[in-house]
Amino acid sequence: MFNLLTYAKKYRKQIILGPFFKFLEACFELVLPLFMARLVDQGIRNNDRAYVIQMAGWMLLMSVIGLVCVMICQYYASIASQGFGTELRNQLMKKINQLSHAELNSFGTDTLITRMTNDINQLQLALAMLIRLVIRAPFLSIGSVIMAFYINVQMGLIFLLMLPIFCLILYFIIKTTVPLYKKVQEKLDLLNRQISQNLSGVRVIRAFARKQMEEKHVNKVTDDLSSIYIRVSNISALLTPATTLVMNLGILALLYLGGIKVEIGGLQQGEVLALINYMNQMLLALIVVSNLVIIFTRASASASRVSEVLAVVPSITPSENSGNLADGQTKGILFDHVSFRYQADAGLALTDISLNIPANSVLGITGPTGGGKSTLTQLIPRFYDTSEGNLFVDGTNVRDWPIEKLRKKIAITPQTAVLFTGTIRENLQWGKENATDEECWQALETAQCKEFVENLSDGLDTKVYESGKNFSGGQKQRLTIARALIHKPDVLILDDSLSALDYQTDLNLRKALRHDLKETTLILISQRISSIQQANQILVLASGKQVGLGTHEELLRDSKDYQEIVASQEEENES
Ligand SMILES: Nc1ncnc2c1ncn2[C@@H]1O[C@H](COP(=O)(O)OP(=O)(O)OP(=O)(O)O)[C@@H](O)[C@H]1O
Repeated sequence: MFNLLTYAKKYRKQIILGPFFKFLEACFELVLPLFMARLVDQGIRNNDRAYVIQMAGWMLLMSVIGLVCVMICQYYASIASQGFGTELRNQLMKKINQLSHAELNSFGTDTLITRMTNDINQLQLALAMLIRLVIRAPFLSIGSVIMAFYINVQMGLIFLLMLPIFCLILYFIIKTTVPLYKKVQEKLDLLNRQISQNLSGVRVIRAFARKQMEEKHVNKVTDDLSSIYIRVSNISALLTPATTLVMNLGILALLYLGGIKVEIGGLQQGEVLALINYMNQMLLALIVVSNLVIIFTRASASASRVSEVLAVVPSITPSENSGNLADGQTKGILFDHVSFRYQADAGLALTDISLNIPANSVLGITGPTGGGKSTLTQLIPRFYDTSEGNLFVDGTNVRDWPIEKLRKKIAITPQTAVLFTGTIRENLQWGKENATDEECWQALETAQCKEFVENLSDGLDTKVYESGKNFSGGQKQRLTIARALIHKPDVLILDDSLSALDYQTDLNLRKALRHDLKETTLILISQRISSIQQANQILVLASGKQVGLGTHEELLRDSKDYQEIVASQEEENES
């Protein structure tokens, strides 16, 4: 856990000074009962008004200084813990952005969200507590015992006797609750996953009439969570009565033995009062220590979850040769005996693909579902690295391209159209920062959605709700295409992005793309032969293997797989 403190380096001053001020306050708190004892024993007892006022004045002064110290410490604790949380979140986000798709898949979105939010909150709280209480609480509990000995050694022995009993109670509570708190965290993870899945799939759940079933699942997780919470609360609730009982017994002993000592003149009344105060202080400090143990245990689980992500060495990194780009004479994309598997122990998703895509040409990719079409295109922007063989963009191996530079050349519209919450303009500006309205309208025109946006009362300022839920599938697809082509990329990959369009719009869009993006290499993935038959070459992929490559006419003549696909679509059209 403490290795994460490197992210709090900037707040070194607050982390050192915060506990120092709290320590000062604890010192004042520790000596206050002594002043009170003197006030009673020497001031009130002797009816010495001036002495009473003097002692009360000192006590007031110490309380005020203590208060100022507490405020300074709280201020430092807030600055340091909030700053630490922000830094950690930024670093985590940076790391997540560096992870390859395979690494992101291995974690899963839900747990990454929980780590960014709940886990970092726990760590922020732990740091705040570290600054505020980690010195103060043990100092006060040990200090109270020492002060008790300072007042009277025999009475101090009562404290020494009480201390192990308190510790035993705290040990029992901590030992039973800490594992339960860990379970709470696991259940919270599960609940987050269940809820986010249900919210994102709410339409499917309704369509399949699975509402009650899913409610049952969520209820089961929340019931489990609440039953653990109730168990933890029940056990924790024992803490106060048990410790208060022991404390009261201790106070009884103090009063009894103190009374006897006062009688025989070995102790003064004010000192007995001070001892009772110290007993209270010791107990409260120990309760704080037990809470600290729970907070730090939870934070340590959170720290290992956050560290786990931070420790991943991204597999997609620039090669040693990075930036050593080819002379620029060779243009286009070349797959040279490329094979790929998603996990080391999984089968090949692509097998021995060799393919040359000349610059500014159009490549169509088709084939049965699961054939490897999307996988192939995801290798070009280096979302994944090839397992065997090499892939070149403009004559340079993709591993040697600076990643940002490579990805800037390529625009990709994924199978599922993703829009972000904001306005249409903001979504388009994802493709090109500071794109002018004119550029936005031009992109919309090429993507065949200018008219539809013009008809919206707010035009480019129309709000886009979460994931673009206020647009139809076809509208979303065209908006994502507009976003992809707004910066006129060198390579534009449309992964089944025309599937929701009617035939006429599909045709118009392809014509516009060719007309407006003459210097762009276009890769069109489609199950619909009519969408790709004009391409310069068509690749047919089945089970990750290249089973056909050529023009529409060549494939019709030579490729059995292609002929079957065409025949099946003709049959479909006729029926
Ligand atoms: N993230 C992933 N992790 C593991 N395996 C994957 C992943 N994505 C795809 N696959 C597997 O790789 C193979 C090729 O999938 P891919 O998505 O490339 O096919 P596709 O031809 O694009 O299919 P479709 O036409 O249905 O979109 C499939 O067997 C699929 O199960």
